[in-house]
Amino acid sequence: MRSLEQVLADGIRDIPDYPQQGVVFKDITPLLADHTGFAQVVEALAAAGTDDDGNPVVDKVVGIEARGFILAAPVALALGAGFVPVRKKGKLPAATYEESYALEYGEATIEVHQDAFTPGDRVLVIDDVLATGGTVEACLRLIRRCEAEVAGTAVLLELSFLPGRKRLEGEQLSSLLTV
Ligand SMILES: O=P(O)(O)OC[C@H]1O[C@H](OP(=O)(O)OP(=O)(O)O)[C@H](O)[C@@H]1O
Ligand SMILES: Nc1ncnc2[nH]cnc12
Repeated sequence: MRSLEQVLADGIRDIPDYPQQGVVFKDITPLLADHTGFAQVVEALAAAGTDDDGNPVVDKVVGIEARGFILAAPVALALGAGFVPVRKKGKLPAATYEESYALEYGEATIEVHQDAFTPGDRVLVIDDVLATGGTVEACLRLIRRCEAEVAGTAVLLELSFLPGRKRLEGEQLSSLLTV
């Protein structure tokens, strides 16, 4: 079996100047197409939702649209937890809470259904990339507005030249790879 480091090195590629000049886009599609690598990554992300003995300790796993969905849904199944989608504005059909934020390349608003959690639910947030941290920060605000408890956040890739980790100081944050 390849190491996780090797899987990540093989599966994440740089696309310069996408979606705009000066941004180096981290493309995870090669990783997703690698069946065994994808499985290793899901297992590694799911570890953020377990205790020291490997037992699951979360009730819900949140995935952030769109790339976060791809990773969070299998993590939820691996942990025996429910999956909750946090979506871009205008996509969820029932009553929502919404939060706006800035990204490396623009602005966005995300929403969650107001009844997505049972108060006190322990929630693990999963996303692909942590850049400025705006997306995850907004997502944590949504979860807390629902009176659920943030158990932690796990991302595939953290961009250390951007202030994501600093912005999430005090939060439980794990990343499989930091560049
Ligand atoms: O830390 P931040 O600066 O907030 O950036 C990270 C976010 O940016 C990307 O999402 P994007 O909105 O581009 O959407 P996508 O998943 O739909 O491609 C990525 O999937 C993260 O959610
Ligand atoms: N450089 C980047 N590559 C991929 N996803 C991102 N989300 C925010 N910044 C990103």
